[in-house]
Amino acid sequence: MTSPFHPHTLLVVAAILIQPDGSVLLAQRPEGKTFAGLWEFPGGKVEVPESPETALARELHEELGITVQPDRLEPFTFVSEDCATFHLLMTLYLVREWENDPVGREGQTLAWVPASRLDEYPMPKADAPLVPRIQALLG
Ligand SMILES: Nc1nc2c([nH]c(=O)n2[C@@H]2O[C@H](COP(=O)(O)OP(=O)(O)OP(=O)(O)O)[C@@H](O)[C@H]2O)c(=O)[nH]1
Repeated sequence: MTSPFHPHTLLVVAAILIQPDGSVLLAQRPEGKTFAGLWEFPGGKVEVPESPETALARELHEELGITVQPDRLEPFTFVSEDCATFHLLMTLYLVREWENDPVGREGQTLAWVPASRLDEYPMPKADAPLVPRIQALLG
């Protein structure tokens, strides 16, 4: 049967963690990874047989040591971007509740950033449309 997806479409899930003061969490990709030094929203690839929500809960635990409830993740928006060797489809969720304080468990530097200052942090090209949407949401 023909897949409804392009064979090279990579499904990625990512979280916009929001503190009560409106700041959001960015993680800086460590040396040795593609896009090292750029800032991104924590998350990663969906693996078979995960749902996007369970994949994001797993990634947030692996990367940040936090626990989130998959059914409390709030769908926000997505980006669809041609990359060199694949097509990125990244769905983003708003996360306002989690257990434990986030720590960079994979060598990432973390930063809580007011929405108004997000454009000071260099991000992968696919993330550019997200900044004005988050600023519109959080003011
Ligand atoms: N988590 C996350 N990934 C992003 C963002 N923007 C963006 O282009 N990506 C891309 O989406 C993919 C995420 O998968 P990943 O985090 O598992 O990728 P990775 O390079 O760490 O791969 P690896 O875990 O296999 O080493 C990467 O190609 C990454 O560059 C973002 O804001 N957050």
